[in-house]
Amino acid sequence: MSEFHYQNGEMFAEQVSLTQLAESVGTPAYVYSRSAIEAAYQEYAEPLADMPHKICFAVKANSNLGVLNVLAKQDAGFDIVSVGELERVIAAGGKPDNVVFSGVGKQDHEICRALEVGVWCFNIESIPELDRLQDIAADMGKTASVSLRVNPNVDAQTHPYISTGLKDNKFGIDIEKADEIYLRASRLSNISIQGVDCHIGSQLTSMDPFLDALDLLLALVDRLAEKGIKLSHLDLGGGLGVTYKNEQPPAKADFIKAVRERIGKRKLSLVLEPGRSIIANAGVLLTRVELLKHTDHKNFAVIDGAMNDLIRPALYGSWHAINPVIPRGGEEQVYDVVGPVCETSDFLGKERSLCLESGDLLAVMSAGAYGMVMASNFNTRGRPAEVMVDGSKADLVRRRETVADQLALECLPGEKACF
Ligand SMILES: Cc1ncc(COP(=O)(O)O)c(C=O)c1O
Ligand SMILES: N[C@@H](CCCC[NH3+])C(=O)O
Repeated sequence: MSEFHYQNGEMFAEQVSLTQLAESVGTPAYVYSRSAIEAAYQEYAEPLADMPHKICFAVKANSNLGVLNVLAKQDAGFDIVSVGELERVIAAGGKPDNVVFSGVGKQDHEICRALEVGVWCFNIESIPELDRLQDIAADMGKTASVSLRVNPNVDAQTHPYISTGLKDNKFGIDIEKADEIYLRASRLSNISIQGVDCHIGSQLTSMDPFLDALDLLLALVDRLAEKGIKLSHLDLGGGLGVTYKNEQPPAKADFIKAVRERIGKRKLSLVLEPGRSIIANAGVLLTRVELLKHTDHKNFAVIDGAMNDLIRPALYGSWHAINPVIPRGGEEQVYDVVGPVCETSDFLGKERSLCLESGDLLAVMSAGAYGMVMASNFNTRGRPAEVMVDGSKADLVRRRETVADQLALECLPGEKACF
């Protein structure tokens, strides 16, 4: 049974009534299920239990401290792309020595902080970045563990905005240049080469691109070994897709089985950086219908959630199921479910058959990944509250943002000179 299920005609998150929750914390609110997060994490951890591995949750998918804390307690590692994400991991009880630092543009102060706290590995994406890391590590008297993120030029067959493993994309080091850059890195005094990394994109629903990339990485590992550069881990990134509508991504166990077969007898530990496949289906966006607007052409359900709360439909045309918390069972009408923001792209769903009245609660499903992290204050809307449900308990893990929170950062001209 899904953690978000109907019980006596009402949607619950685990054993918590979403109606009661909405009354208590208001809407819109993100609601996460602890047991769904733990189960998704374990689907990775269990098939890897008998081999050296690290499952580094991609913090960019959901960086709420409550979510990170649940994963830290599962002994998860973390994949970060900024010092902000690093501080979140630490604040949530995660260990820096379980952290991989990814990203094409790590700044000096971010590298310093990461070296200071002792992150496990830097995933390096270019020669200037490698040289920058060498210089900073030398200044600090540290040695930085490094893996090179290679760009294998493999088509991930996903939305072009979230495809990262093609030559045209800004990510990684061209696989054809990788051998010489490894040799260069091996001569740097404060760099310790540990692994190889790639991440070809997000929301992949087929195994083939992963395996094509893996074959290229393994060939590189073998070539480097012949040149005396022995790698100890292979990081295949994240990217495994989830079901939003009718997609059928590979099961995590099948994915891991196929990867392990390819790795074979090589002495490599396996690192994965899953984001979406851990948290997407562990969260919903709970929102209330403000009013129903019927025109000659369309019916609109205007809700209190909007593109600033969940931008995926506006940005990628993504589809999220939208389910009533208490289904009415009457005649359905076709609605565009839209927010109050002044943009035509402000919709969370188009042409949905629903039986609605104003005041009804709706759950926008599969909203745990790339939801709150991409929320903005567009139209000076406060970002939603976030709640972590655990059995019959519900904890507020982020309070709703107020207008005062937003105004607090700003001044009138003349109040604060820059120099
Ligand atoms: C370097 C890196 N690792 C991991 C991820 C997580 O990807 P996903 O959420 O698709 O698992 C991303 C995002 O696409 C990424 O850029
Ligand atoms: N933001 C994207 C995923 C980006 C992955 C980042 N590397 C989404 O909502 O699907």
